Amino acid sequence: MKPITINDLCITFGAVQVLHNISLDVKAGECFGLVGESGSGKSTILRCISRLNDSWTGDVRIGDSAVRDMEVSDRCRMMQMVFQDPYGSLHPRHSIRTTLEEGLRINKLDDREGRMIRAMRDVGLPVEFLDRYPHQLSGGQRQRVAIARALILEPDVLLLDEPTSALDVSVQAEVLNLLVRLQKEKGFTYLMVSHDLAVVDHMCDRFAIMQHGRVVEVLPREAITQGGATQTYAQDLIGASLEYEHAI
Ligand SMILES: Nc1ncnc2c1ncn2[C@@H]1O[C@H](COP(=O)(O)OP(=O)(O)OP(=O)(O)O)[C@@H](O)[C@H]1O
Repeated sequence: MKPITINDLCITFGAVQVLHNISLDVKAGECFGLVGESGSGKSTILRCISRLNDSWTGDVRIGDSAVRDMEVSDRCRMMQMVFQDPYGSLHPRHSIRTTLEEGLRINKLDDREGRMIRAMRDVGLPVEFLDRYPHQLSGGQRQRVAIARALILEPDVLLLDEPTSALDVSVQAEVLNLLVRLQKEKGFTYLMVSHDLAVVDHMCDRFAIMQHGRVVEVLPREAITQGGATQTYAQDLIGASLEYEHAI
């Protein structure tokens, strides 16, 4: 288990500054949520940490190691990302076996077959599915494969970018429960982007509310149902989400 420490993270695309001096501490083994309106910079934070975006300034550490100084292979072993879209994140012409084996081969891990079988079991998929292709799986099953691909490298940190929002509501709950169980069993640190405060309430210990590339407030999960936000924008966002839940 390792903490994530973000200090003064800034990024500018063209003339537009998208992240403004983001500082966050995610504790080892914690599930920390990022919420806020569309375009507020949530996914960009994950993309900076994983270095999919690389033109940022500031300091990001996993444990004591600065992500900028890590070799690619060390970084991949330490953190993995699960994307929103299980359709787009798997190669359509690679079998599940090829998809899972790739990371093991690149990272020179032994006992590949054993690791793949354990990963499939961990995410609740039949081992025979190793020989299927993405189009032969449902959306929820594909997202389970994406999670298996992330956890097979035994990372400390999982970056989750709206991991269930592309899924049917019934499947969403299954995948969220899977993530909760895996975190308990394996002690991952999660940093998770979500639009949905009900998901944050189910999963997260704490969460940050973002607006226009800034952190407005960091709150404990209880603030969603019991109040406690001090910033007007945070109060409004939580209030609007509760009203919406009561209305449906
Ligand atoms: N590579 C890029 N080049 C230019 N602009 C970008 C790039 N990546 C993100 N942006 C812009 O940065 C802003 C923040 O985007 P980001 O995807 O982080 O928002 P978000 O809070 O995750 O939104 P959503 O909830 O809609 O996914 C947006 O205005 C987006 O258009």
